[in-house]
Amino acid sequence: MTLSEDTHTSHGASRSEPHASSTSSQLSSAQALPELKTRIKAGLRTYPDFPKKGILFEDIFPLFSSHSLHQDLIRAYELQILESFGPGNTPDVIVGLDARGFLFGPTLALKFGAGFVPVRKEGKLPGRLETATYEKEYGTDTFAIQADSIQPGQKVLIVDDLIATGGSASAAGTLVNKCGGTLLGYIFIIELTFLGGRNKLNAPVYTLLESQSE
Ligand SMILES: O=P(O)(O)OC[C@H]1O[C@H](OP(=O)(O)OP(=O)(O)O)[C@H](O)[C@@H]1O
Ligand SMILES: Nc1ncnc2[nH]cnc12
Repeated sequence: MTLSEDTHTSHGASRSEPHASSTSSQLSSAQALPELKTRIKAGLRTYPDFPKKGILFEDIFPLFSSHSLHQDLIRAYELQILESFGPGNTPDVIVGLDARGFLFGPTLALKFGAGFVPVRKEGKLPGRLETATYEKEYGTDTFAIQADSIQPGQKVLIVDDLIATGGSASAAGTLVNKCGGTLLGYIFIIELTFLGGRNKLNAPVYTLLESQSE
């Protein structure tokens, strides 16, 4: 067993019980979202001092190793997007951030009849690019987007798993603007509220869960 396996903590309830996602899909959004969020929160794991000392790492992968939690996550995102932007104002394009935004961005694009566009780490995309360098909670990176992947005026929603300092999301917003997209907003699973990352963003921010603790 590795040190991180040994020291991990779960956010709450048992992770092994199967969930009845179909029950939630029959409920209205107002009823279903809190129930979905509770299950998602219980499915997350935290690891102290990863990838660096002092960082409490929020691991979202248990949400994908369970079929029912994966369904819950996609349904929660769907309901949150509809509630936040309204059924008449859904995105034309979902932009997902490298790498964890790629896990659910394409699925959400299919749900909303939208396109999916990746924002990738530097050196991975061919063609004419827009780029932006940024700082995040545990390092510095450069993001790139293919310059012609968004048409001017298209409504864009940026999706990622987590907002910490907001550096990654802010850089992605800059890239969408450089391409001429209209940024509807951002949506995340978790917000590390103590870092105040949403204050860096110039469009509405929605999150399924908040983590207050440092
Ligand atoms: O708000 P910030 O301080 O910018 O941090 C948030 C970003 O950090 C993580 O990605 P990471 O760059 O670690 O890449 P990964 O998805 O490849 O693990 C996370 O998935 C966000 O994209
Ligand atoms: N604390 C954290 N946990 C998981 N991903 C992160 N990305 C930036 N900060 C993070």
